[in-house]
Amino acid sequence: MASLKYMAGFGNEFSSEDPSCPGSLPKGQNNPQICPYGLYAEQLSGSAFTCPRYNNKRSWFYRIVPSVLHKPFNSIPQGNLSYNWDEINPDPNQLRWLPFKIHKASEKMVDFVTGLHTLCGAGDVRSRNGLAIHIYACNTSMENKSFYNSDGDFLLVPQKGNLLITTEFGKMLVEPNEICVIQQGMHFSVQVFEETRGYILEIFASHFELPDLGPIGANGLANPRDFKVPVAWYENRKVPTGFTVISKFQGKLFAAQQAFSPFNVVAWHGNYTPYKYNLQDFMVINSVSFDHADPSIFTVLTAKSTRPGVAIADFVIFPPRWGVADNTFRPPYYHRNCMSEFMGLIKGHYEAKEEGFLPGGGSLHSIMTPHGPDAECFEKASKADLKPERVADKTMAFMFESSFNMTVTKWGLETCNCLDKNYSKCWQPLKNNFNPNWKPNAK
Ligand SMILES: O=C(O)Cc1cc(O)ccc1O
Ligand SMILES: [Fe+2]
Repeated sequence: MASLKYMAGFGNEFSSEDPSCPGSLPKGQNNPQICPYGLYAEQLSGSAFTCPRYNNKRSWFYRIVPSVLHKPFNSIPQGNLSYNWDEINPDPNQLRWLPFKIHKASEKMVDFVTGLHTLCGAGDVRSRNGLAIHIYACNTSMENKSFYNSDGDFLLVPQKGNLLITTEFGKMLVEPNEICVIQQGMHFSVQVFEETRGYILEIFASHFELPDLGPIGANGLANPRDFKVPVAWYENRKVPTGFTVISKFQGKLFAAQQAFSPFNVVAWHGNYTPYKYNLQDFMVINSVSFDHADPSIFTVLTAKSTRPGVAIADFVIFPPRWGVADNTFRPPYYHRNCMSEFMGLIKGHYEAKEEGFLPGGGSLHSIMTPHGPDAECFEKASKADLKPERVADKTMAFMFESSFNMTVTKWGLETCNCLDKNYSKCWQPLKNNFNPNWKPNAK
């Protein structure tokens, strides 16, 4: 793949012209009476017109024909995509999934859209508050087909296989260990090269932001300059057989036909864009004295709710780092949380569960459901020689942490057929080590 160009920065005011059409971006105004090259101007709003400046988001497209030039939308089947949280009873148990299955192309051709499976979620796409977690598993590229989400933003976490994503803003190649965000309303089409799988965090209310750094200072965690935004790229391609534009609207899929490619934006400017980020660029901060810090120190992106400090969802990673804390049980502590924790594994092993939690699988520890290291991890870490050591080398686990109380879909509990029925057994060997005769200075 010839290397693609990107612009750097998080939420900047970007401008980009396809190099074949210099001057295609109108100078000094958004709506000239006639746009350069005979293009149409079109605004994509990502926030209410009246939002305060710090979170007002919009971009301007200069495109060959406007998006409105399509035939009417009709309802289409939506496979395992669901926003019905009452399909099945809620389940407070600790849940773990073996790697989610991907069809072989020889069995069944599945593209990114037909390969969307909703695992869990909460809230409502109509009142626009909440989230959904989906698994994508596909083996075929979207041909003459694009998708946009009217309901919210997608954060994509590829686990297997590269995604070449064509968007109205240009192209992005997103590889496992990178993530990308495609925000509400942005048309995109996904090309894949093998059996491909990953995780999606969808939020309905707000957009993702970088977390505040507080006393950390001006630098660290995910630095704004490491976010990459595509450069303008267009095709003036007629599709007489019909190009299918799919909209996810109120949780349902609709398709409209048009006679041309929607990737017809010659130039654009604005601060409402898709973007990608390489998780290797994360600057890790952690305890260098004692005790296990809360995982919020590993937050890459946050989608804030209106309650101060409470996220609709945080995207948190557990990246390779040094463990140096003295006199400390270094793995995660046992805990019960007022937030829901969905975890996935991109590669390697997760420190609290060396066995059983596999790349491409997942786990859900719901609100107030107790969890923590498995018995094997407890035994090992309680006796470990506390030398400085690499933690999570060649590993990347992540967590979608949410203040919403999510329910699992029928697909997640039954149809996917990869729920690990033995998960809770990993804690059963935990022993009662209580010694009532213990003395403070005894060895
Ligand atoms: O449950 C988990 O494995 C995630 C997690 C990790 C950690 O280091 C502290 C708290 C927490 O929920
Ligand atoms: Fe946890």
